[in-house]
Amino acid sequence: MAQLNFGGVMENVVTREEFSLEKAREILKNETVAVIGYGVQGPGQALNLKDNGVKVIVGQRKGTKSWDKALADGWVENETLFEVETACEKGTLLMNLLSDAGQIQAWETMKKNLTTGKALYFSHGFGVTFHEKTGIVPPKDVDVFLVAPKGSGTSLRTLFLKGQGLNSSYAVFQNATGKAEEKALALGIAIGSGYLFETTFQKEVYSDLTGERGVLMGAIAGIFEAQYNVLRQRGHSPSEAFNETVEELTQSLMPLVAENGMDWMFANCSTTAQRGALDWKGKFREATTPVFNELYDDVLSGKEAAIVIEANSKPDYREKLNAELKEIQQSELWQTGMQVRKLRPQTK
Ligand SMILES: NC(=O)c1ccc[n+]([C@@H]2O[C@H](COP(=O)([O-])OP(=O)(O)OC[C@H]3O[C@@H](n4cnc5c(N)ncnc54)[C@H](O)[C@@H]3O)[C@@H](O)[C@H]2O)c1
Ligand SMILES: CC(C)(O)[C@@H](O)C(=O)O
Ligand SMILES: [Mg+2]
Ligand SMILES: [Mg+2]
Repeated sequence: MAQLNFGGVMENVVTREEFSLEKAREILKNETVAVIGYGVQGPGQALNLKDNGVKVIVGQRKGTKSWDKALADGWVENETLFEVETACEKGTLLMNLLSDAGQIQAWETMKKNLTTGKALYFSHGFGVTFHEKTGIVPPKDVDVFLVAPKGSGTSLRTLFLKGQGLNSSYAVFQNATGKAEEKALALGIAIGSGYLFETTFQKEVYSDLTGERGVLMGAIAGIFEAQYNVLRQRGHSPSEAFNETVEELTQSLMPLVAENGMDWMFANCSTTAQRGALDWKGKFREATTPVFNELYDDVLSGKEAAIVIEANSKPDYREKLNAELKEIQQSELWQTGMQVRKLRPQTK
């Protein structure tokens, strides 16, 4: 394991160079990896594993859209695609990629198939960390670990197909066989992770829930709406408000940040933009710090987990979610976005 320096702090990182795909295949050669759940992460991880030469079967409820997707992706009923319970029986290494709420309902089925020496894998610390709410307490005689890709399952697959990868964090919760860590790392490499960052189940879930509610999704969506609305109320056209809020960010400035960092993006903008952005950065930081602290407190206390579990257990959950997403899609902001996207020079 490499010790790398992150801005002065040393951390453990596993690299593809030291933990090769050949080594991963050797560790997994006698395993039947059962990917349980074929939603967003399931397809990405299962297909990457299969393409990397690992023996994989998929477990998914028959009669669902995800089952049909699995068939369309080439999994074969009763050969490599089974009902959840059958896949749990057949698998030696169970990858629990059901939705976090679905994991609660399917837990008894999974638990009874976790016989001595098998392994249980997650891509999130949610179920185990919030066990008082989820009831997910793994049997003591199985290995339990996680590999959490830091991105969508969709990107995990598309980047893999381009010969690139996403990075993931990994953690061992229970080491019953003495081989939990090597199995976690082997799976991490075989699902297509480039580098693997060491963490714990708790740290993974607390940071992940904060990130997606915060800067990655919730905060960015809220801040887009706030700026767009102000520009519109002050008499700007929809295209102007959208271009100055979203399009320039995703198409020009964030790719510069991704390439070389925030300072480099600043250095490639005008002195006028630099002066103003440097002055306003602090105001935005001060205004949002209390909100981020409130968010972290709600994650830590389990309040956010309780909200997710409660919302997902309602029978009309999917309908309500679709209605909320439709409202975003139909808003002037995102309708404008659809129009602006069509005008990108490269899509013409
Ligand atoms: N979505 C992502 O890109 C992403 C990224 C990193 C980590 N994760 C984690 O990976 C795991 C899987 O997430 P996802 O977004 O792929 O899940 P998802 O919401 O797409 O659901 C996966 C599957 O679970 C099945 N399911 C739901 N309830 C069920 C039940 N009661 N019984 C049987 N099947 C049921 C659904 O049919 C669906 O196909 C979660 O722990 C999530 O936090 C997801
Ligand atoms: C892709 C994300 C947001 O990183 C993941 O955490 C999720 O829950 O989907
Ligand atoms: Mg998440
Ligand atoms: Mg995440």
